[in-house]
Amino acid sequence: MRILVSAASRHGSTAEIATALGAALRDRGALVDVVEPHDVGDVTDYDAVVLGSAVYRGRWLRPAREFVDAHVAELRRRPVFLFSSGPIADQDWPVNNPYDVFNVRHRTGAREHRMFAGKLDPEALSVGERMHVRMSGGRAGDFRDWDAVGGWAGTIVEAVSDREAASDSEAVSGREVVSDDDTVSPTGASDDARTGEQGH
Ligand SMILES: Cc1cc2nc3c(=O)[nH]c(=O)nc-3n(C[C@H](O)[C@H](O)[C@H](O)COP(=O)(O)O)c2cc1C
Repeated sequence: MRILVSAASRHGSTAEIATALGAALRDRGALVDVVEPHDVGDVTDYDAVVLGSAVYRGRWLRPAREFVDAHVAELRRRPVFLFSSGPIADQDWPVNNPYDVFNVRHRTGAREHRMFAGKLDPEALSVGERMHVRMSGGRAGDFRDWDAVGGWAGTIVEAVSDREAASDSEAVSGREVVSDDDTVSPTGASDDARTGEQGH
């Protein structure tokens, strides 16, 4: 099982979530590449794609949005999992619904979207960012929940394995129809199975 993990990050903390998720997926037996969105040439080698972004002022970062534009046709053909990183403790940002996510889910047919708490290091921010944070009541600190990130890896591997098992058994039943008796036409059941395939 080959999985691509790609995430847009401005100050590095979302990139570290992508790296940790990649490691947790590898621990569960997946072959994983963690690549920044702009450095991904092609997604066709992957059985599944995890795409994430830090949230700034209620939006995903541009490289994540451009990744979707560049690969949308291939993303629709495989399981896609989305995550956002941003919410910082009890601050008042538009945390739960970065408004690009609805659009991205719709375009890619993504299976789910997870929201992970982020990190705010005032030293790393520009003057403008610091002002924005102060006005929004953002709190400095590292709120990332590594157990939540690692736990999600299990869900992803399970979902992709289930899908592979389903397509394997569909292929086997198709082969049996042809090899056992050439005169037998495909059954309604296998047609239903093919029709039921959602393409991701
Ligand atoms: C200027 C600024 C705006 C932010 N806006 C939001 C926001 O709208 N919603 C949110 O949940 N988090 C917001 N955050 C928090 C960041 O998403 C969080 O710090 C995140 O971990 C940064 O990820 P990065 O280090 O990968 O860039 C904002 C942070 C800054 C500095």
